[in-house]
Amino acid sequence: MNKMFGRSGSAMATRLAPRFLGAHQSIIATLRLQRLVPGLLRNASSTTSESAASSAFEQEDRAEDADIWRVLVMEELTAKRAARLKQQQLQQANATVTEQQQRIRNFCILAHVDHGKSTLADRLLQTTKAVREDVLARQAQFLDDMDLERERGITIKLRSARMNYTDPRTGEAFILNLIDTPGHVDFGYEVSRSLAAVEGALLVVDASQGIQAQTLANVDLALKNGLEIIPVLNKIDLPGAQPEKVLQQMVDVIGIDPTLAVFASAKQGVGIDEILNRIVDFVPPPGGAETAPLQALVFDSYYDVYRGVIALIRVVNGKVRKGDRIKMMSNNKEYVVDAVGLFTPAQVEISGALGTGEVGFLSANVKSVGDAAVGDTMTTVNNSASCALPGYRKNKPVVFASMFPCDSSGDGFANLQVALSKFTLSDSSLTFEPIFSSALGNGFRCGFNGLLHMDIVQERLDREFGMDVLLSAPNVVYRVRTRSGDEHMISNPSDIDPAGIAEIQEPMAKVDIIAPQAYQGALEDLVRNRRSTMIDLQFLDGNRIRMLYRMPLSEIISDFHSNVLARTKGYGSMDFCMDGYEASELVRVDIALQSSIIDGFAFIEHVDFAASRGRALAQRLKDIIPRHMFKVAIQAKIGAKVIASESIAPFRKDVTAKCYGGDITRKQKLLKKQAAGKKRMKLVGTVSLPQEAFRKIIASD
Ligand SMILES: Nc1nc2c(ncn2[C@@H]2O[C@H](COP(=O)(O)OP(=O)(O)OP(=O)(O)O)[C@@H](O)[C@H]2O)c(=O)[nH]1
Repeated sequence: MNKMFGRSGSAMATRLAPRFLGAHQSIIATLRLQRLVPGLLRNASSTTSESAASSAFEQEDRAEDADIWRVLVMEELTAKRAARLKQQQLQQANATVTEQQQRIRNFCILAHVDHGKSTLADRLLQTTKAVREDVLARQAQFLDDMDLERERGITIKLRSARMNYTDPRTGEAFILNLIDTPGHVDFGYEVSRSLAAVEGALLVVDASQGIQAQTLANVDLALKNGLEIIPVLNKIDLPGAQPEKVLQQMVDVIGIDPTLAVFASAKQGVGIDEILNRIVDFVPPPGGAETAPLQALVFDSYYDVYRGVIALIRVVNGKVRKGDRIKMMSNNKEYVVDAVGLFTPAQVEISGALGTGEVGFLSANVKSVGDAAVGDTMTTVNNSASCALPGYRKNKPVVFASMFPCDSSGDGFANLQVALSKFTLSDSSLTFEPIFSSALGNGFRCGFNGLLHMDIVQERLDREFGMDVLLSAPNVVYRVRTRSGDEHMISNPSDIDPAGIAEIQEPMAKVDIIAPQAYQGALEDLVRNRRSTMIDLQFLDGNRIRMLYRMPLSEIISDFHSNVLARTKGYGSMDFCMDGYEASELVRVDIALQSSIIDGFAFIEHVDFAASRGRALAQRLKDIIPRHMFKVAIQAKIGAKVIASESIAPFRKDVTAKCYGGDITRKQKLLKKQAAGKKRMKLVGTVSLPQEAFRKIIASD
């Protein structure tokens, strides 16, 4: 009876599938029907089931029927899409696409932070034997090779890797070019760069967490770039994983095509073959004409001490090889190519050409990364392309802070300048220009993508260049209209002269928060104090909500993200995008130490919150600034008006007091320890300030 029932269920599904397929494109119904079919089967079974003892079998059958049904529908939809795509590919092939191009698939991996991109990349490298298993066993998250990436478990720089893959179904050989991308909101710039170089994206979603704010942002970017999206429901090995439910969410919220979805566990290697098959079947091969003049898109570049700038390129038309004379289309500077090659993922030089559709690297003795700028087009000097490829979003820093060397000797500033110049060779999203602060001396005004980026830059300067630097409180860029009618963009609060100003406008942002509904109250409480306006509230499923707000960017760059995480016990996620400028009643709050204003401490605040924030900050500084041998006076001021006043009593800390007797080595050890503690301290006038003091300026809670 069981078998009979199973077959009848399958037959019904087969009958239903074409009707359903003809009726709509969306997969929402696929999943709804998936739920409906077992129900239909259940009714049918009630007339035939004779005893309670058979119910266990029936349940098993129902599950089996639902599975068979799903497989049938999914297979049919998938096959239809594959056929359609083949057709398109054949048409393309008849036009310009070469046989070689037909075998290339360029794709990237998109995901919210920690959903498993790098782990999935490892599995793909392993399955395609691009990296030996023992190497991966020693070095998990192979593409995250920067020390900081490993320590923090995050991807900072994008990586590229080429894999050779033979489709086991057909025996056909393919070249798969993978670009791994960072997941954190601060590194969105890197994501946008990689999207311009590929045709498809694996959208990785943690099946135990579901869609997060950045999943939505990534999908948006991928759709704008016309990429084929393959959803990967990862971490299905976790006990809390609900891949079917998350897939339904993706259908409802994103309108994703679930026929392409793969249930996977990157950690355990489940679903990897299926993912590779999906890439081969659904990511379109690159277009472009090999006979056309060279057009190569620079999607990343970095500085190599031996070879100069290495440009990561995607050849869109034509081909390029060693010895070719090329020029950058933005500035017409000419170079001779001294090497082209592939990332296997090791950087391997090739003797032949990088052909149309290929992803690889090129070096041409370019001295500065600015001359091979991201987004630029390379072409050959003879037979040049008539126009450059459409550029993509140029990175614009959203957060600014002043950076000062802790070493206040003359060398400190010069060394920092050299370090920053070298640093930007590998991270062109950092901007810097020299400034002078009356309190903190010579330094640089730096632009970052966000607070995490700022943190990473500070840490890398320390590790890679031995630069101990102090950063002022970060702030956004204000648009200021003067009484004489001029407009200026001001990124340093100290440059705002209240006397001559008619209006200050601040950058606004749209914020997207996704969290379990249980935390709605806590989140509303958080945004209430941030001058926000609610745009929308959506219920994603039984227990998750999506909240959309508009608020000043300055309220987000501070500690907003960490507060969202804290108030949702880590279950919430957020993303934001810029949303123009808006006039606001803003004032500058100054902080004075020993009656001297410290320009690195100045911040811009709405008039309603300025006094309370100034007071809170003075109080916090009192707790952070170490005691000195003299009394330290702290004041918060708006213009000439003092709004808060605190003082730190004098104190002399003799750490060696306990070392009576003659133990000189112990005494030396303690003094060394104390000196290390003074690292990242800046002497301002006569007061030593720790980095922590500057950080506290941005915390609003
Ligand atoms: N249980 C389980 N854990 C996984 C799986 N895939 C990844 N992880 C774990 O999830 C964590 C994050 O994985 P990563 O691969 O670093 O995530 P990512 O998306 O690359 O993170 P970023 O580089 O920060 O954007 C790691 O601890 C992985 O071991 C999986 O399939 N199952």
